[in-house]
Amino acid sequence: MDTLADLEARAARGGPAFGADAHILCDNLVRIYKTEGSAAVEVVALQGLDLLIGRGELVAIVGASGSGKSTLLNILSGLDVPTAGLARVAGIDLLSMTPRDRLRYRRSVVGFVWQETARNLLPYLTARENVMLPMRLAGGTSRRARSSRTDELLELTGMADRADRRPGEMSGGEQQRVAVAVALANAPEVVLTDEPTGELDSDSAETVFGVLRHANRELGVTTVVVTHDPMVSRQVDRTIGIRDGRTSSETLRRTSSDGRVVAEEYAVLDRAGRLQLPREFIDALSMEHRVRLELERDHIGVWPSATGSDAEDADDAEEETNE
Ligand SMILES: Nc1ncnc2c1ncn2[C@@H]1O[C@H](COP(=O)(O)OP(=O)(O)OP(=O)(O)O)[C@@H](O)[C@H]1O
Repeated sequence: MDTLADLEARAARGGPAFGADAHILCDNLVRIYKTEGSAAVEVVALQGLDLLIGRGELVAIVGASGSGKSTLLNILSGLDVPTAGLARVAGIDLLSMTPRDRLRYRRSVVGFVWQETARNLLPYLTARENVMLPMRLAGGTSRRARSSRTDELLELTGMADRADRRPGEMSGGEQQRVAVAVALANAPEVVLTDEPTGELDSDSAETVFGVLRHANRELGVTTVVVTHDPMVSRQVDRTIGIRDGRTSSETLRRTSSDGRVVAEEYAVLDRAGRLQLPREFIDALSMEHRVRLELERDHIGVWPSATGSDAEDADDAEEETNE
């Protein structure tokens, strides 16, 4: 029988842990909301979600309403705590943070841009004062350093000539560009954005997303964009689809040798071997309850479970094999 030392030695030989070098890692993440009241109901918003995002990546997260995107983003931004599982961002375990760690995390490790422009900026401060504020709250920088970083960020987001305007004197797109500068103020490792282009017309949306992409490339900041906007999801290298609280699909884009952008969609296979078949595939073949799998040399076939005469044929085949 194996001793504890044998088991430990075998575990040590098992190679790097899941997502060891990921910048954002979610492993079997679960979030259950319990509603108050006489008929208490539990809503499972995330049900074992796995996610790996590398340092410096720009990814879009898409999914139907209610699939769990905002729940995921609230957890990654340190606003909410998961019920179970593992969530780690820039090496920080989000389940074991003290209130003090959480404050530091939200000030300096992650930056956010929300959909509602009013949530990103203080209305009575100018663009320049809004960008300076997070640096003043975090402390540890001189007035001169804060001022020169503010200039750089307003330049990077194309808002240098609006520096002295208050939010009410700017368009929605301009406010979101300033919001990107605010999110970047304390040089975060990760920027999280929830529908940053949701309230904008298509030209402004393109400009704001262009600023996020530029910041991602120039500063190497890992960027996650939750979006319903096809313009955004078409322009990132990786789009992650969430369905029913789990990552279900990924679309990878690459530029082919002749300069065309090629998009390939994959189903996500989780660590337990589970995958979600696309709803339209299931409906097209009226699959339900169970499917038949067959391992081929280079792929796995999935068939609807046999019914009626098919089932009888299958029973005959089984009987023959048993004889
Ligand atoms: N505070 C809460 N209390 C109870 N249930 C909640 C709460 N927040 C979210 N939910 C439920 O959790 C599930 C996931 O919600 P979530 O807001 O994460 O979805 P979403 O994908 O962001 O949707 P949308 O695209 O509409 O913003 C939904 O069923 C929602 O009703």
